Formats: sequence, C-alpha cells, structure tokens
Amino acid sequence: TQSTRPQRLLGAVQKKATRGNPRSVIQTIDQFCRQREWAMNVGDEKGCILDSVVTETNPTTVLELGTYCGYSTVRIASLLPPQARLITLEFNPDFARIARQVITWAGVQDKVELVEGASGDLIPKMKAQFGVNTFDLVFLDHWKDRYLPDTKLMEECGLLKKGSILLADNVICPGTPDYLEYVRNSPRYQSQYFKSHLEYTKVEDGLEKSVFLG
Ligand SMILES: O=C(NCCc1nnc(-c2ccc3[nH]cnc3c2)[nH]1)c1cc(-c2ccc(F)cc2)cc(O)c1O
Ligand SMILES: [Mg+2]
Repeated sequence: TQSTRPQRLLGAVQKKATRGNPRSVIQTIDQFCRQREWAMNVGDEKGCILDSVVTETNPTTVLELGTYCGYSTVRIASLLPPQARLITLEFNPDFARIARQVITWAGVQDKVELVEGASGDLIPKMKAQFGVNTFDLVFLDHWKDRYLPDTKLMEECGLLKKGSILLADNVICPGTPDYLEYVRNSPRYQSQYFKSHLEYTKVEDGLEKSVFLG
C-alpha cells in the first residue's frame, strides 16, 4: 500500500537524524521538506521566531494546538528547562502516531504529553484531568477556524493569566482573519505581528504574538 507523507517524513528522520538530538531531527525535516516534499511544519524561518519567543518567555507550562508530525513540538521542547512540560493536542490519529515517533527519536518525550482529541473537547479538561493551572505559552497551529473559539474557551476556562503569551502560526496564509481582528482589537491583548514566509516558500505568512493582559 502507498505510504503517506508523514510516514515518509518519519522515514527520513529515522534514516538521517541522530537519535536523541533534537536539532538534527529539525534539520532533517527541513531538508526533507525543501528537497523532497513540502509539509505543513512551521519550518526553519518561522521556527527561529518561535525559538526566540520560547526562550524569552522561559515557560514552565506550554500548550500546543496541532501537533501534525511533531516538528514544532520538538523545537519547543528542546528549549524548555528540565521541569517544564509541553502538552500538545492532535485531532488526527495518523498524525499523532507519526508525531509520537518523531518526538521519541528526538529524545524529548519526557517533556511532552501528546493528547489525541478535539481542542474544543480537551481544553475544558486541562485543569481537572491534566493538572494544569495556567499556560505560560500557547502555540496555535491547528485548524485555522479553531484559533478564535479556542482562545475564547481558554479565557473562559481560566487557563490564561496576566502575561500568558499566545503565538499563532499562519495568520496570513492560510489566514485566520477573525482571530487576528479579535486579538488586535481586544483591550485584553497586546499584539505584535512577526512578518515571515509560509514554510519552505516565498509566500508571505507570519506569526502573531499576543500577550494576555488579564
Ligand atoms: O492546516 C494547517 N495546520 C493544521 C493541521 C492540523 N494538525 N492538527 C490539527 C488539528 C485540528 C483540530 C484539532 N483539535 C485538537 N487538536 C487538533 C489538531 N490541524 C496548516 C496548513 C498550511 C497550508 C498553507 C498553504 C497551503 F497551500 C496549504 C496548507 C500551513 C500551515 O502551517 C498549517 O499549520
Ligand atoms: Mg502552521
């Protein structure tokens, strides 16, 4: 039977990346996507912006919405201090199966909890079921029409505190117009746009960083 793109991406990681070395896993995936097949990872250009936001936030508790193959999961986890943890939500079981193997190959599995299910169902369970108080950083990279409802849901569930950072991928391409309008006009957020490009292309895209003001 035909392999899927995530399966071929995992194959490249297991063939070329050094076990336990997150940077080599990231490099291998970026090379695969540039030289073999495009895939919807945040990529190396936007990935550098993600790295700088993670390091300046120095988060203890991180939520990622949309794991896909685990590229940004590995990128974020490799920058976290030892006791910090990253919860990543993935809806698609085939993506989740691949992501678990990429995360383990990179050796960051002890900092990561991958949960399968819909963000709308799982976010209200974060406190009771996952022992979360509030998130210091949320990376939004899932379905683009879920960014706004899930942000409102996180507010309602008390998962954001004064100073919590939301970092959203793809605010230009594919685009999240309702989310952008909300975070840029709400008095409860201070927003900043980081202009970049759609992963592995020359198409404009960018990340929106929004600080929750409480
Ligand atoms: O769709 C994207 N990303 C979303 C995947 C996903 N992976 N997981 C989910 C999920 C959806 C509900 C969920 N509920 C709970 N977890 C969930 C996870 N969604 C995406 C698409 C593009 C893209 C750009 C230009 C094109 F021509 C084609 C494509 C670029 C990107 O950087 C993306 O992130
Ligand atoms: Mg994305």
